[in-house]
Amino acid sequence: METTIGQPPGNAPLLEVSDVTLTFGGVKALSGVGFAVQPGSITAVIGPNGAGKTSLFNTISGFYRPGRGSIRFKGQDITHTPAPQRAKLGLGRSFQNIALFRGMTVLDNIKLGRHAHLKSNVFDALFYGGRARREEAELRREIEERIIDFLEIDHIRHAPVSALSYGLQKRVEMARALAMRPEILMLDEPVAGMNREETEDMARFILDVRAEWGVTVLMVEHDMGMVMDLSDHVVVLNFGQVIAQGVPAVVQADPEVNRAYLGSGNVHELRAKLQAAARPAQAQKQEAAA
Ligand SMILES: Nc1ncnc2c1ncn2[C@@H]1O[C@H](COP(=O)(O)OP(=O)(O)OP(=O)(O)O)[C@@H](O)[C@H]1O
Repeated sequence: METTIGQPPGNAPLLEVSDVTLTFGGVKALSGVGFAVQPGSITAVIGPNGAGKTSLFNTISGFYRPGRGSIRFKGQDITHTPAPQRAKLGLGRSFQNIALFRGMTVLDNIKLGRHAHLKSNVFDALFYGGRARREEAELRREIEERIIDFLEIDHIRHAPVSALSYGLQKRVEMARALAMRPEILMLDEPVAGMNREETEDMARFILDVRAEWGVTVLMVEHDMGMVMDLSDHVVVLNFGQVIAQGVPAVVQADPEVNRAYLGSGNVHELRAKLQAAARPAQAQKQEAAA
């Protein structure tokens, strides 16, 4: 059947991962992984260290080719589509370990994200005439007026990335991913290594990206409080398999999820955070008032 690129019809998922298997030598990093990301949702992938989260992200964005299974985006099978082409279709991503050009300014790093969509050809760019110049001007305006304002990084636009705090670098990475005009923004551990304030800022930006830009979010994240607060749908991986998925309340109540974290040694932290997240708002208000 022929498929066309465009919005998914009706309530069709924006992204569909079906039965994906990925092997490195003898190691099965992913095994029969399947889940769907609904348009306009925030979906989180969680799991203990080595569960397969990064492998899954790399497979979705096209850096790894699955041995079995398929990935569909906006109804189109993209399993064999090269990574740059996927970015053009609307899959934008950030990386677990920041992948910015550290010697370049914030503005130049962000502009790199936008180049994937420029229509001018190489000769236009070389002679910098007509359409290339107009696109450059449009690009500059869009970056400066929307993304930089939105992410509150106006004061550092000309600063070299190497001079910025970790939290600000993460924000610049998000800006660069947004400059690709993604329909789905894939964030790999967006708050890893951040302090409380930076984490809260990033959580707000993620919610605003969805609300103000209409961008669907798929994230890998270890901060369980943030995952449970923000997500509409949570997918739990362990040893390369989906062991649970659903709304946060369903995942929190799943004994298999607790067992998976017990094996990783993170269970005390997880339990405390799950309990805090599950506590009725009323009880928290009473505590605050006391
Ligand atoms: N390039 C690779 N070559 C060989 N094995 C790999 C490679 N990448 C990942 N693996 C293996 O695949 C499995 C899943 O790793 P992956 O990095 O995807 O897990 P993760 O959930 O992202 O872990 P973490 O939370 O520590 O980042 C692990 O057993 C890992 O050792």
